Amino acid sequence: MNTLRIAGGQVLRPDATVEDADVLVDRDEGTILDIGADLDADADETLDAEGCLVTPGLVNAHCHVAMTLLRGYADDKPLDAWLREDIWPAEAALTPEDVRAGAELGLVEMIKSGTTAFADMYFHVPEIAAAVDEAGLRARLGHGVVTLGKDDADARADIDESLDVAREFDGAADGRIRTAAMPHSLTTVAEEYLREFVADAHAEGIPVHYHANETTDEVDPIVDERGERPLSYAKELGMLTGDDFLAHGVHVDDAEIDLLAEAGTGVVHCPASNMKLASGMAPVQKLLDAGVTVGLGTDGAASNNDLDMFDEMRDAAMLGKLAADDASAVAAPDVVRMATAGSAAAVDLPGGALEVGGAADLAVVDLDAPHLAPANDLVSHLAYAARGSDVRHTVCDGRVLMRDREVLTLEEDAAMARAREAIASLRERV
Ligand SMILES: N[C@@H](CCSC[C@H]1O[C@@H](n2cnc3c(=O)[nH]cnc32)[C@H](O)[C@@H]1O)C(=O)O
Ligand SMILES: [Zn+2]
Repeated sequence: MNTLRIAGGQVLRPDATVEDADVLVDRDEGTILDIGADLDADADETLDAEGCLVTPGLVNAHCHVAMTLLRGYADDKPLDAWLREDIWPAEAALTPEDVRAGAELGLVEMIKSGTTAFADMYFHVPEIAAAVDEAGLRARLGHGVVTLGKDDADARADIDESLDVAREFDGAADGRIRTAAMPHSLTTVAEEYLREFVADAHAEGIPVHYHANETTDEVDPIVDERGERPLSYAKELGMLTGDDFLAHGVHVDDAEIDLLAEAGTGVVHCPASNMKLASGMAPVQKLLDAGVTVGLGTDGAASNNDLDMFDEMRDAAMLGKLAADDASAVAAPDVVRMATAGSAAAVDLPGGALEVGGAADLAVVDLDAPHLAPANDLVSHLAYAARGSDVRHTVCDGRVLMRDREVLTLEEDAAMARAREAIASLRERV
């Protein structure tokens, strides 16, 4: 057996307690063999975790990873104008090579900040899948579909591509890649298409992921035209099952929260994007109280503007308190759970907890920094004080992706250089 030992650290357990322990990993199986004191000193490889906190790898449950290319490309606008005036015209000019460059840059950023799994909606998905395969992370990938403004043939081709991608890449990268069908949202895909698309996906056991209730501009037209709330419409369309998950859920009323809880549909909270686009404040504590599965995501780097899940935890805690008008709302253990087990459950990928027999997906956070001293409460530090740059080692599926802050699976400098070239050429074209 080929083993990896993460030695001498403190380990965050699923019940949010912290214990002094080593973690022993079966690298062939990609699973955790043991957690405890003084484990196998003869392991094939050892990662030093002295003075560090070993946490589950963070799970970024909603992203558009290739959008790192558009980081800082257009800011300070509301969602609709931002997409139509800036982002969609730029995306129309993106080549498969551009998407590959953006994805690799984003994956480097994720590995460096302790993220080991993510869910992603974009296009040119084969390029993203190839980058994920190389990078060593886990992902649930899909091709995003918009039918608005397209003729029937183009709309159907977009849907077919989404289903084809979901079929072809499920189980790729040694099983680390899973897929979903991804209608962009309830307003950008017309009902006639949505109904059939969702039914076709579910008939093949493919889950559905989409944006919903992100802004009032997206909710009001559905209420006006249909006389019902968006998530009641989604339920009618069959896209509110326990396998499906939606991004945002900012403007949801109590009845919609009940629908989500009953169905077991995951909600991915994206606080930074919601603040930056002034979309609104999701009622996260209410969702948690109702028993909804809540995950955490950065959304794309163009609306964040980074992929750092530590930032996201802090934002989720801060915004959750403001939304609830209650400082005890969305507490530190809640956001840590959202970024780990909650996200993993929402997108249905392994990981999110350090337990024997579970996936060996973890991040080792260096606590030896002024902003993390003294160590009064390490869960509090994770939620409020730690940064992505505090991550020292990252492991996914038993493989070391970053050791002592050096990314091993991708070339960091080359990824930055390719992204710079890609955006320079894109700016000339758009
Ligand atoms: N096939 C579609 C692309 C959809 S991919 C997913 C899309 O979601 C967009 N996006 C990024 N962030 C958000 C958000 O917060 N809300 C809605 N859409 C977003 C992103 O720019 C990308 O165009 C087409 O032909 O346009
Ligand atoms: Zn999004």
